[in-house]
Amino acid sequence: MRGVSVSGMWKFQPGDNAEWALPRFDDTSWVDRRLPGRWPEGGYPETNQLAWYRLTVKLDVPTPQDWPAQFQLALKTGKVMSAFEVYAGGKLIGGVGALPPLAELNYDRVRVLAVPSSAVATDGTLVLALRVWGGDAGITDAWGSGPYYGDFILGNNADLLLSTARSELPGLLASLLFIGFGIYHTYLYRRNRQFRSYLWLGLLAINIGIYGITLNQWKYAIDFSFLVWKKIEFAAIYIFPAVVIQMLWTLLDTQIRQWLRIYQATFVVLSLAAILIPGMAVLWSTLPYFQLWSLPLLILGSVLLIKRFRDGHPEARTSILGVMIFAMTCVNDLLIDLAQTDTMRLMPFGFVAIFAAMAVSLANRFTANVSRLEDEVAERTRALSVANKRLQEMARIDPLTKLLNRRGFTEEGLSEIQRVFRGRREFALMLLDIDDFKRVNDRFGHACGDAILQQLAGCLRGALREVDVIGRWGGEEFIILLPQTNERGASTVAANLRSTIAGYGFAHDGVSLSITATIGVSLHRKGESLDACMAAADRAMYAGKAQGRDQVVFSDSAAAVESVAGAREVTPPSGDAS
Ligand SMILES: Nc1nc2c(ncn2[C@@H]2O[C@H](COP(=O)(O)OP(=O)(O)OP(=O)(O)O)[C@@H](O)[C@H]2O)c(=O)[nH]1
Repeated sequence: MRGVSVSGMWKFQPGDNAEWALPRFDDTSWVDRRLPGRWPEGGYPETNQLAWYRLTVKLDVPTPQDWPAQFQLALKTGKVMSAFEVYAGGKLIGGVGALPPLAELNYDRVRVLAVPSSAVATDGTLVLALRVWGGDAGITDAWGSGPYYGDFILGNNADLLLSTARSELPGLLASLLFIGFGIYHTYLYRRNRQFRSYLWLGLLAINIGIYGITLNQWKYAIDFSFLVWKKIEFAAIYIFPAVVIQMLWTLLDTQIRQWLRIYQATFVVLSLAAILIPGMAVLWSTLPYFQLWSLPLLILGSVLLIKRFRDGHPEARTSILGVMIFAMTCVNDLLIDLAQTDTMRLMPFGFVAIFAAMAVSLANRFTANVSRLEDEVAERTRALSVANKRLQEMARIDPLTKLLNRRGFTEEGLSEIQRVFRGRREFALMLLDIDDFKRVNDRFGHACGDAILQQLAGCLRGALREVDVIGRWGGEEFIILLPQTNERGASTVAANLRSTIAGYGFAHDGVSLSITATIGVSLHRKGESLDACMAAADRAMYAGKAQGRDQVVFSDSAAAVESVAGAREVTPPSGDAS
């Protein structure tokens, strides 16, 4: 048995009389009243008054004896604004809230109440009656009281309970999903503080989730009083615009001006007031004003969105759709409360629309951010590898002369030795040291010394072949590797170098100078290491210094094979103002 609907024409009578619950009472003179319904003229209990609704039903299955095994008849009520009692066959079978003298407001609750078999007459007739309290002026003025929403169904108790629980399940799951999604996004923000929009989207989702739970019948599984649930519901609605402002303005990269901050703060205050001010009066007395007060946000949000959309802001397009849907649901719900139209409340769908739009916008932003980051990383990697190469170069080059430094030369020298070893070729090594360079520095200054070193580097480069490797070994000492050069060749090159340097016109700051250099030459022997070859050249160079400078000395003989006649005293270097 799926249950039969008992929505439809009931009989209505203001006032209160215990007799009205009884099946035998004649209600033909009562007013017809469609249940459930909202705000019909004269169809609901007055402020602080009681009123009754009655319905006589003829059941399909005539007597309890004919009911199937384990069949327990029950009535599922829709939502009734204000507290009420339900009678079946003249017996009280339950209700919601407390009626006077303990009058207590209680609505938005669906109940499944068991109907005892004794309530059904032998001919299958069942008389149902609702005794409803009108509540105080706040509720009757703002909302009206009485049955207003949902189904009124008679059927199997277990089936009705199950179908009620089941029909409320999607809403519950959606709400929990929103809360979970929201918590996850606030957690994402905690992990990466750059993504501020995640925080606000997360809070927006939690906000919507909490609101969703307050609308769901499953909330009664938690034993909060009706008042507490109502306060949570209103606090969630009232804070919503404040969170939307934060989310939308952050998403559209727009600064929140001071006046907007104040406007935003009013919603926070309203939300706090809903929770902190005792009683319910603050809730229904502020709701219409809240709805009106939210309208500027719709206009402001729309203007901002259109502006950003025109600027080509990527997130504006997606957000615009959500806000438009939300705006339409707001207008719909406003009409329900102000003009008392009998349409469905759509705000929950509006919440979902705005949230979905923001989530899509954020996903777009995230994707754009990731690809931008990837481009940035690629660009930086490129720059880094260029810098790295330069750094490696710099570590091999002497900054003053731009020749290879000791490290660079050693590396080149080693690879040259390997080449020579493979090709069985010979090479020569020369160590060239400027004579009496200290005196150049002492007399003409360090800057002049530096200039001489630079010019000598140029001079060497000009005098040698492309394949010859030149390095600055340190201080005023230069090293030269001559590939594929035998003793004869080395002798010619060294003699040529010595005379070129001696005749070279060095100049600095208007002063021309001449200098000489002593060159030690070593011919690489098969199997010899670079170090050994250099040590031999070094010894030869020192021998040349000892023999009076300005000469070439070969390591083999350690004797001058070529020297300037008379080995003149080259010190001091001559310097003339030019
Ligand atoms: N201006 C300048 N001077 C340098 C640089 N490196 C080394 N020197 C100078 O070169 C001079 C080398 O002096 P010494 O080692 O006494 O050799 P020297 O005066 O050339 O004498 P001999 O080699 O014996 O002919 C020192 O005065 C160092 O300060 C440099 O990069 N720039």
